[in-house]
Amino acid sequence: MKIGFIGCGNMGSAMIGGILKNGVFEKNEIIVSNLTEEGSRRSQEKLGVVTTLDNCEVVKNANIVILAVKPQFYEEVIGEIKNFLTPQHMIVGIAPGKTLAWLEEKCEQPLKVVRLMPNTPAQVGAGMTGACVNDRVTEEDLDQILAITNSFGRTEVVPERLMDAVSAVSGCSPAYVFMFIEAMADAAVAQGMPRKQAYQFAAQAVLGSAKLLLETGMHPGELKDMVCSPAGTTIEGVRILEKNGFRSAVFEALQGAADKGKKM
Ligand SMILES: NC(=O)C1=CN([C@@H]2O[C@H](COP(=O)(O)OP(=O)(O)OC[C@H]3O[C@@H](n4cnc5c(N)ncnc54)[C@H](OP(=O)(O)O)[C@@H]3O)[C@@H](O)[C@H]2O)C=CC1
Ligand SMILES: O=C(O)[C@@H]1CCC=N1
Repeated sequence: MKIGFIGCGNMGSAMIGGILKNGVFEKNEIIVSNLTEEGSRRSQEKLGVVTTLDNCEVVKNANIVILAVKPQFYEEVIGEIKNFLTPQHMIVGIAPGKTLAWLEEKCEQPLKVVRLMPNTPAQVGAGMTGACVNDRVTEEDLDQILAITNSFGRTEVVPERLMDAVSAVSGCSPAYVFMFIEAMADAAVAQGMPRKQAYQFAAQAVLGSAKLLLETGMHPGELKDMVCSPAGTTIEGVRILEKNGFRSAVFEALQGAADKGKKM
């Protein structure tokens, strides 16, 4: 086995989905551990990878070990596995607030350490991942990490000081985007549109807007202005959003998420 996941819930399974789809690793090269038998069965049935309930088995069988448990379990899990870690291992944290230095300190030995902040759109190959590494990680190691993260979307290598910003702007933001889509769909339902259709319209509008911005490279303000006809319908909505503090609410939410990450 070449890559291991300790924990295989929402994020772990999304990452493995991309890795398998793009052939970065074969099923028999991936080992995952779950906490429960039910979780282990789910990983086996859904992904067809090698499964175990023993976290140490993951470390014994894989050089790249991704810690895909919730942040509050990081310390406990590292305590279990640290005696099986070697200088050949790359330990990969994906939790907010768990810094390269913290991970290395808890592992109690000099190690190759990677921090990733992926997001759930990885499930459909449209993820965005921020990555940073410590100085033991070689160019070749980083290429291997990027092959993994690029298999489920795009990746940017950033200085570690930006990881809390990454966490807010792409790790957490899918939740806020889904709230926005839900709210837009509710409004369309209020106007008489069937709910299922309302989700299609709202989601496709968000997808298309993101694609337009990424593909044209235009400023979001300019793209917004292209939609707003003088004395038209859109600018009326813009006025109401501004009156209700839309931008400020988004700003505060991301600031809060980033600040929370710094405290974790
Ligand atoms: N969800 C997201 O959008 C994002 C999450 N992250 C980070 O990813 C990490 C995982 O989050 P997420 O996938 O959402 O969480 P989930 O709750 O979906 O999955 C957690 C997984 O950890 C397993 N687990 C719990 N305790 C242990 C243990 N002691 N040993 C082995 N496995 C254990 C669970 O097993 P079982 O299946 O048996 O219950 C489960 O598979 C977190 O650190 C989070 O901050 C990062 C970016 C985005
Ligand atoms: O809510 C969280 O803490 C995790 C990290 C980014 C997305 N989910």
